[in-house]
Amino acid sequence: RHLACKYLEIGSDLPGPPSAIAEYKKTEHGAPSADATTFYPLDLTTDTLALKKAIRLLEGAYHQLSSILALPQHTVMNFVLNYNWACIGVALRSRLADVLDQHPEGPSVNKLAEAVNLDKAKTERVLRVLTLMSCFKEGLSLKHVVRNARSHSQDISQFARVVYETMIDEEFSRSHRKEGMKGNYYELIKDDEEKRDDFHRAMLDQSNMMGTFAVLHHYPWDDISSVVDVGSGIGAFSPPMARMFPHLRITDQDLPEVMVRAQNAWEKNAPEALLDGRVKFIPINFLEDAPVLGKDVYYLKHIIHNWPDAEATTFRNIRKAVGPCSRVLIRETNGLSVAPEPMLPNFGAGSHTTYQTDLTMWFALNCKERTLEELNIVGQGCRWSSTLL
Ligand SMILES: C[S@@+](CC[C@H](N)C(=O)[O-])C[C@H]1O[C@@H](n2cnc3c(N)ncnc32)[C@H](O)[C@@H]1O
Repeated sequence: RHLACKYLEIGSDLPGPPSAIAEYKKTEHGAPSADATTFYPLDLTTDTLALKKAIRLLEGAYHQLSSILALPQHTVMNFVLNYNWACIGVALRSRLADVLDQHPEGPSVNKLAEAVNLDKAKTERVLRVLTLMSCFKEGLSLKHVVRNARSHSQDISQFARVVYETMIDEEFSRSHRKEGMKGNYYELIKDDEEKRDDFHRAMLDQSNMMGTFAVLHHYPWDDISSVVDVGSGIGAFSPPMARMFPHLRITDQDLPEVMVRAQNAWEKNAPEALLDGRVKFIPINFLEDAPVLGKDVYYLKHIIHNWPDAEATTFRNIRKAVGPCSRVLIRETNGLSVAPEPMLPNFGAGSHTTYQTDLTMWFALNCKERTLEELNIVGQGCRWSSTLL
């Protein structure tokens, strides 16, 4: 209790978003608001780093405390008895959330099951689990369903199911990747327009969740004039940057098909930057070509983790583009800080997303999230000199 209070105090100091305690008092059932936008700022450029740190401490602390009190079997069974992904899969595939959205008053389970053509008793069981985990609130729907929950529950779980086989049998690993799963996740979604659309939109959804915009507050953008977003996707990072720093000339670079999607997304999300001509979209295959030449910053967000060490050295192409004062900024999913006593040094369950994302990269692409040292090795292979910020 003492730890929890301490950490909630940290939450209450946060600038911008309402404090955890104040938010908690507002809720009727002591459960968090089902609508994520009431807690998270609508303005995506707000620095959510402090909030993310408070959540990491809370999640780490409550898991650590309960595992001290509980029998070890209890902890292990909690870990294994986890079909949340399957339940989310049911909600997504049956479009339950869409029906809930059309009935803000909250339909009965019977009405809901009828609307999505599913068995009532079974629907109730699935919803019970999702409500327990705060994915749905009784009577309300979760508006902000993270799109890549679908890819995890439907596609990446296929790879995860056979992870042991791939670890004990190299031949299985190869044939599984070659035939059963069409190689890797990107190959799996290659010919599926809906899944590719989901993937790129999921990158947008994830950005705020992962504290991506913190760098907008912690790098001296005022001192530079040009940025290349290498592997930009449809614009998970650069539109908020364009809004916050109107002096920056931004170049988004990604595969040709993605650039078309990116222009459509910018038209919707940041049309003013397009009108000013501050943003350029230049297709690239970065495995073969260098990005545009001589810009101040080359920003790579969640790019290197898609490539095994041997292939990551292709990023040495960036070396051909940089000028004498250029910087390469890399954003990946890894935690560099050490938790305070008495927590586990790696924040325990507070680092859930980091370590699970590492497994996602393994299962889906045979790659990994790298530690700082491992990133430095990639950097050396690319002949970058590195400085930790
Ligand atoms: C994990 S996403 C990250 C997107 C974006 N940076 C973000 O953080 O939201 C990886 C991106 O790399 C792009 N990509 C993959 N292979 C590429 C290649 N050979 N050349 C250019 N872009 C590529 C993909 O299209 C995708 O948008």
